[in-house]
Amino acid sequence: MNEEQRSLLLSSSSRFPPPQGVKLSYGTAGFRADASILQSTVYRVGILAALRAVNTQSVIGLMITASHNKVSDNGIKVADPSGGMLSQDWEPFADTLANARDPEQLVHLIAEFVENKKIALDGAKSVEILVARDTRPSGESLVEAAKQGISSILGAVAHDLGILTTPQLHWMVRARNKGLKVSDIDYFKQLSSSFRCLVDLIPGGIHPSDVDDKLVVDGANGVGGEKLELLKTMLNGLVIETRNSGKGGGGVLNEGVGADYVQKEKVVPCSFGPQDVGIRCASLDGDADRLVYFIVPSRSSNKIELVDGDKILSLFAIFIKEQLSILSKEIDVNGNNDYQCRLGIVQTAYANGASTDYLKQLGLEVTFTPTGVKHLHEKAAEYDIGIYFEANGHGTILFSEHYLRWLETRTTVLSDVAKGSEQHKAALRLLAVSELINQAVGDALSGVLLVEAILKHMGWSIQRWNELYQDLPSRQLKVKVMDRTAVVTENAETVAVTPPGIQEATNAETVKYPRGRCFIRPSGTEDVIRVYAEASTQNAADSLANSVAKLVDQFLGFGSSK
Ligand SMILES: CC(=O)N[C@H]1[C@@H](OP(=O)(O)O)O[C@H](CO)[C@@H](O)[C@@H]1O
Ligand SMILES: [Mg+2]
Repeated sequence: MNEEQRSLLLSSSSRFPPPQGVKLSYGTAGFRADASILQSTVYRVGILAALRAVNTQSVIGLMITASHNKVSDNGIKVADPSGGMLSQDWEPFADTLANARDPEQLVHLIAEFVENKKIALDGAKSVEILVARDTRPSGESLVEAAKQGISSILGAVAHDLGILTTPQLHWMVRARNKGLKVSDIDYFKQLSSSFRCLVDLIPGGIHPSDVDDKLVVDGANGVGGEKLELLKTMLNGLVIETRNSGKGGGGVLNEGVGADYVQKEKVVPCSFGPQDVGIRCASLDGDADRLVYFIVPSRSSNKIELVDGDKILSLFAIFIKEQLSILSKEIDVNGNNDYQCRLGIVQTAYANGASTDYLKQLGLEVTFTPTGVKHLHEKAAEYDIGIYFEANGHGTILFSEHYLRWLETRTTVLSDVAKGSEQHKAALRLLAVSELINQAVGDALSGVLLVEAILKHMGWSIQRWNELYQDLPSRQLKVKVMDRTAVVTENAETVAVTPPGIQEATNAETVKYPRGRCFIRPSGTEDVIRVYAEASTQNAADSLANSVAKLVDQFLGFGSSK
């Protein structure tokens, strides 16, 4: 590292002292904490993003958000050149950087890292980092801290994109690295035109629906509601009413609203109620990367029927499978369909067991990864078409470059020899899905449009969709413990290997319940151990979760001696 670089880093880092007595970790989805202690972390992640940009000679993204957390929290995560999450082999460096105690140690760590990675910090080539934030009030000053970090690396230039959803930022990083234009309008244009394409390809036109054709969306009082208001002005054939759009000071971000609240509490969000019985409703989370649907079944209760990420995944899987099977019919016609698409489904242990059974019974290949989109995404990318979802509504469909090229060629051939045929339409639909659904990361806005297009295609109401299978009753609990890292898991988090004996004790509880399934794991975003239980009745799921939560407390709680 040259002297100019060293002194630049020393002087800027002295303006961002780290918080005392706090250990920060990159976690499941970047750093998250109370916004008041994040200045130094965000500044340092700015440095990391700049180093990553120099190292990859590509555009990198920085998103300032704490997603579904309370409004006083904030956070930061890095988007890699592909638009996906930061490469996991850089996470340990992110942790050490965030926890460096003073400017000297910080500069020493950076010098050591750039030498190991052979990153040339001479500023010879300029690199760009796209920075965006959600609607949290703390975002503005944190963006400034990020910019200070970025400009502390010679040659790195920050480009402030203002307020965006997390998936928009990821989408823009990906697009920029492909040499495309990136703005709100470019993103909305791609979504609305591919949506239109799918609707135009519906056999026999749009089916009349037996329910109100309106969709009502809860925007979590966050950025998603705001962006959806813009997007819907560009859509034809879809009526969307947005509530909790965060405008006019109506409500607080994520407070009694949003996908996380709706999924965990299973009650209507604020400003929804008896007037919505039977209507198709959806909820976004605070940074609009999660999506769940729900139905208000009765006027007399605030309980909802949740149509979660697993059901969205199932809907997508049915549609894709149908298009693939239409496309492969060609084999019989002219024998020259030279490629069998590998379709894969990726879930986590939190997926409802009934969804997994359903998907397997459709003949689909289902695999499991640990929690966190970074894991699911990586696995889904191994297939020609990989569909991944977390039960909480975060997911997308990935198309491999190889398969897309094949599909494009196929579509061209079909448009010459069989224009307007079923096969041709199926190929066009698959291409439209690949344009509509965000290829960088799970995206609630593009997810809404794909769900809506598929429901129209099928002629299904939300009730019909919800009846694909019936969820097994489940319960999720959190337990505060002394040290959550004491729990180490394997087999996609379904088996706790430490502390010794805890898995055996969990198994002994689980076998008492018909269709019982239960696992524990340390959260990557909160200081808790999560307990998930499933069983044939709600009482049984509650009771299993409660007994295992007690076990966790006995083994690891504040009163434990182990
Ligand atoms: C059970 C659960 O919902 N876990 C969430 C939560 O992770 P934890 O590591 O469980 O805290 O936040 C992640 C980031 O948003 C999300 O990817 C994940 O699904
Ligand atoms: Mg989110």
